[in-house]
Amino acid sequence: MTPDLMQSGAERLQKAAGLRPAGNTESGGRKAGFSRVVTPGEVDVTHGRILYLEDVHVAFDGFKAINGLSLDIAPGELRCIIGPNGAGKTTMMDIITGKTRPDKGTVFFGSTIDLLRHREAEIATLGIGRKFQKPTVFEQLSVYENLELALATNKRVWPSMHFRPNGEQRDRLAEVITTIHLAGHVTRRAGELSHGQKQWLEIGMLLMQEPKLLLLDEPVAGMTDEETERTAQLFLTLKGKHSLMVVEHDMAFIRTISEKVTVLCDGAVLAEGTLDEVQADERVIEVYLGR
Ligand SMILES: Nc1ncnc2c1ncn2[C@@H]1O[C@H](COP(=O)(O)OP(=O)(O)OP(=O)(O)O)[C@@H](O)[C@H]1O
Repeated sequence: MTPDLMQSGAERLQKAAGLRPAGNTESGGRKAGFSRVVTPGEVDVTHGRILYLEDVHVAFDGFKAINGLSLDIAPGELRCIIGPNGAGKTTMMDIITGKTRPDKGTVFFGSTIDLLRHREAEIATLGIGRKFQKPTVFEQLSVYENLELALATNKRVWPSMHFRPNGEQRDRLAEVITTIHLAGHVTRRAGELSHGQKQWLEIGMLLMQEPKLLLLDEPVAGMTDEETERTAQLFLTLKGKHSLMVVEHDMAFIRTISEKVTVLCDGAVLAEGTLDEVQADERVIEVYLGR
């Protein structure tokens, strides 16, 4: 299911039910009420990389936003990306998801899927899920209905509003509900949830689509300390089953979840290593941590 199909489905549903998605519509101006749809597919990770970028360049009106960026992520890895404002973190995610086309470089999903040969809508079907900063859920629907909707989208079964999950799908729904810490809230309207709970719900909606790689942009911004802690637990649960790329500024959160941290600056990797290693790096202190 492509984002375009998802959008048309979401629009049909909204029209039928008089619903309006809440939150932003940063995903390329599409109006679908939740983050991009992904469909599971075969991704060849036999070479130990689920994502591979090499010498990627993008300039906007002559300004080099991405300037020789190379990095790779292992299957099941939870990679944190940090860096000062304007370092190119969002642009990097835009390139991976096909929203921005680089001027030069290599971008592979697994060892066989050349993402630069695919359009944004196609990339979304390959198993790459992206979560934007603000939660975007159908506030008028219950937690369960939001997840059901994401499942319906994934399973290409959107004939009407009368989709009913089968036994296996109900098991999957139950599993995701537990994973995202919303077991006690399934019948609540999404609009009644706290900010953190909405974020988890949207992550759950992505999980219903079984992504191989999740790109998460500042997931704990605006969360309480307790929500942040629970989000850390959630990500640690997801690690291994999924690969995660997390852009975040909250260093305490990063310390809880990270193994390897990549520091971006001026559109390229400035440093990479454990959080302790990058925090001790003079160049990182100068451009980011020492601010
Ligand atoms: N479409 C665009 N047109 C022109 N300049 C752009 C465009 N997109 C990004 N830029 C510029 O490219 C640079 C990198 O931006 P980007 O948003 O990727 O940085 P970032 O690391 O995500 O920053 P932040 O932490 O503030 O979100 C910035 O200087 C930004 O102004």
